[in-house]
Amino acid sequence: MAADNGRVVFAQMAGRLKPQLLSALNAMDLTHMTPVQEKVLQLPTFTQDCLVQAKTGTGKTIAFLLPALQSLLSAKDLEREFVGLLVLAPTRELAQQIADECDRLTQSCTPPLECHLAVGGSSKKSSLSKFLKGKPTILVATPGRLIDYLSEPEPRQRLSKIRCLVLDEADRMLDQGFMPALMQILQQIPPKAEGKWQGMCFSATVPPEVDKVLHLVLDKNHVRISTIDKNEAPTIETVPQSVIPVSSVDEVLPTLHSVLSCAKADDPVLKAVIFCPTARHAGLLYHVFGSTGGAAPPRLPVFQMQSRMAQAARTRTVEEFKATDRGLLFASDVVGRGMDFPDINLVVQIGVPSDKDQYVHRVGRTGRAGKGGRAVTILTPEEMWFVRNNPEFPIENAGRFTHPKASAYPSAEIIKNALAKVPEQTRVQAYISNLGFIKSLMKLYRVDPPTVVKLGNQFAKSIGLDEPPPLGQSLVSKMGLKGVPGLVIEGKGLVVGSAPAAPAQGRRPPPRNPAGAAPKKVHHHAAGGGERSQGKPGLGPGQARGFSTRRGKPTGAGKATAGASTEGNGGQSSEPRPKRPRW
Ligand SMILES: Nc1ncnc2c1ncn2[C@@H]1O[C@H](COP(=O)(O)OP(=O)(O)OP(=O)(O)O)[C@@H](O)[C@H]1O
Repeated sequence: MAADNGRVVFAQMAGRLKPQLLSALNAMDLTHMTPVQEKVLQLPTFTQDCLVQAKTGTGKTIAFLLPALQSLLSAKDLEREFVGLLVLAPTRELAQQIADECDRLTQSCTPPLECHLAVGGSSKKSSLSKFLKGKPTILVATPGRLIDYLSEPEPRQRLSKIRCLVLDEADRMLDQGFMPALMQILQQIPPKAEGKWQGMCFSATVPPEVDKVLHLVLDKNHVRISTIDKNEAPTIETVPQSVIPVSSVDEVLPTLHSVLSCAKADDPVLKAVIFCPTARHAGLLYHVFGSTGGAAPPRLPVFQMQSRMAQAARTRTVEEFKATDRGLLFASDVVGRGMDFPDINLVVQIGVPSDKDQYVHRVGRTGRAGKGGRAVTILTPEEMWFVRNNPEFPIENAGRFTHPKASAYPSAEIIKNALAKVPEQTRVQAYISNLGFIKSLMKLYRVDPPTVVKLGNQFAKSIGLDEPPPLGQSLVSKMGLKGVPGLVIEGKGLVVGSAPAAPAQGRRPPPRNPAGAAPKKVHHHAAGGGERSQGKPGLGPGQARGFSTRRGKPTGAGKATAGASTEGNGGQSSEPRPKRPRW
């Protein structure tokens, strides 16, 4: 295949790709293939089952769409009112992004190839009615909403002639969290065994466990393609990675403040994503740095993106953060995979990711399409195991970080003042979610439940909660922390035991208990709302009902981020939950 500067040009595919696809690529200003696109397009047949691994931001979306679209366009017996290409993605935003890319690639097709979207959070009635009235040759879906579709005979019928099934973020779609949903879907579409459809799996990470379940979607003769050398780091090479170790959790937010202030001073067009361990934690930092606490460097818009937000706010935030040339996005893992926000130059991770693959995907939000960027992780001593356990990542220890002009940027004071302005309930929710997060990774932290509670209490103190907030007994049981010393139980008080409870300043030390004695509860006088802290789910602005355009794009304008309180809005997703609880 002829190459230009070592990279093959799409124009060389004339004859193998339809002129409509080539002209769309041209209109998109895409002239040269990325390595993964080159390898996939070199396959002898485009209908081959394949497992494809390539680094983040290297154009995998086009790598699966081009052969799939080519197959549809060249099929003589294509019935456009039946779904021929089904793409499954783990999040609504990623599904929308894939559908948008698909629309761009089919822009020159006449008659047009319709690409429909089936995702939770938008009105099922309206998208399903469009699906049934239209010619949905392509469907991009999240599993939960697709299962909804498949539960009705008419849409199920429209999915009975699938020619190609693509799993984007395949390792995620095939993990324990999504597996029950995927199995349900596979039972409702024609069986793979009959060889009726092609399977394609794409991801930047392919952990060995995936092998055990690949047979569900790929035949045994599938091709494996990887553009990543076995000895190479799985992260993108244009992104230097570093860790900033802090001496205690109290230093995390001041350090983050210093990092962001310095980065902004170096690069006024700073566009950063700050990943937090949980949705509530992201919500808290949005308040601290956004309009409530105002700790962000000047002239830097602040956004949040987390699973507890209403779908309309999520959609608007994605659109705005894609469009902006600068800003801070405080995010949970809802945008950890696949999302293509242009020109992000900094990724910061607060604490450890849920696993090493998630680290790769988070880092991969920068350095996309050959661009530069950098990734920084801020870890407490208790979290440094992540770096030790994963030597394959080229993470440089940057040492403690303080602002070179510390007197002009008193980060600790700025954060303290900002935290004081954040509603207590937001901080309490962040404490609860943090506790649940540490508990879920207890084995990796190598700590026992009392230490989990101790770390949680230290976190509470670091966000300005002088005493550990009281928790409802049922929540504590759900977390598997019943009777653990150091917790405060609503209506009952502090659980005391032989194990260490966090020394909280300004609080009476718990009465001593003889070593080895069973924990007992003492009445805790501070009033508080363990139940209250869990928050009542409420409808955010424009949630679900505000959708009326194609694919659930919101009709309402307005800034999604400024001041919009989107906390406590969980439970509106029809997507399956990962196994790990969503704290
Ligand atoms: N041939 C190409 N030339 C230049 N840019 C491209 C090319 N193909 C894709 N891109 C652009 O590269 C960016 C990343 O592409 P894409 O989102 O498909 O990456 P990905 O490999 O799927 O990443 P992730 O693993 O994070 O999901 C997009 O903005 C896309 O438009």
